[in-house]
Amino acid sequence: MTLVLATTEPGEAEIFASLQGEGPAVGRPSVFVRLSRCNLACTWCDTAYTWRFEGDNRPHRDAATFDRRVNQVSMSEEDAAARIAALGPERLVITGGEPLLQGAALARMVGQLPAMHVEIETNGTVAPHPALDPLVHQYNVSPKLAHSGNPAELALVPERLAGWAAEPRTFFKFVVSSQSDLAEIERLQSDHAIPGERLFVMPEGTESDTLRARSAWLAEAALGRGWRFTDRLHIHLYGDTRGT
Ligand SMILES: C[S@@+](CC[C@H](N)C(=O)[O-])C[C@H]1O[C@@H](n2cnc3c(N)ncnc32)[C@H](O)[C@@H]1O
Ligand SMILES: Nc1nc2[nH]cc(C(=O)O)c2c(=O)[nH]1
Ligand code: SF4
Ligand SMILES: [Mg+2]
Repeated sequence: MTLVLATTEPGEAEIFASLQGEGPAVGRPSVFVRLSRCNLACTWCDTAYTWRFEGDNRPHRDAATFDRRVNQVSMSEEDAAARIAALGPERLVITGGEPLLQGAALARMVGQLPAMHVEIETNGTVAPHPALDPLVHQYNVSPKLAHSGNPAELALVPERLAGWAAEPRTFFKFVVSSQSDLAEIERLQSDHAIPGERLFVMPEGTESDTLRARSAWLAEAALGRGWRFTDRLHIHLYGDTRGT
């Protein structure tokens, strides 16, 4: 069996060491593994190359220039585990694309690792595979609001959101572009009784200047509502670069 991974360049699987740039574990040295494919198509997705491959025709802003051929690579779970273990940090962040689409293969990969803290970055639409779930320490769930351009019936499934809200390993991380997104988060928080302690807001942006401009009012909004705020440290450190 194999995992389908994203690539940093043709044929090179996106497995790398970096500081966790977002959420409750920000600043912690971690190994990242980025999987290919997604079931959503956010207009502002910073890793759209994970779902831009031959055979996938979802619309995207870079449709005219994007090379679809070079963005995925298959690897055995065993080889992926060996690459992860060799990098050093004892924390693993599994992201994508949407990693929970490959839950069974991920369970086999994590099962071959030495003991590590395992975080999953997910859009929250897919239930964790029963073999993977016991191996996970933290879920960073990022439900997609209306400004993401996804149909709400795909992006915000009430039963799934209720499941995540009831799961103590979950931290919600809402991407925010404008002040009008805040009412949607308030509604979701109240519908699912999400404690502020487990609710992060994060500015949308792939450039430091954009993040700073949005952080100015978003940090205030978080303070006023008892929410947590996270910047995107990796963008400030490395820009919008694959494998960082
Ligand atoms: C690329 S996604 C992969 C995991 C999963 N598909 C998801 O959306 O959570 C990783 C994180 O980056 C966030 N993200 C993607 N593009 C972004 C952007 N332009 N600005 C801010 N956050 C972004 C997502 O919301 C998610 O929290
Ligand atoms: N350094 C760093 N931190 C991250 N936290 C979440 C990321 C992601 O793309 O899921 C990410 C990423 O791509 N890089
Ligand atoms: S759900 Fe995540 S990977 Fe998928 S398009 Fe949205 S931000 Fe990108
Ligand atoms: Mg990222």
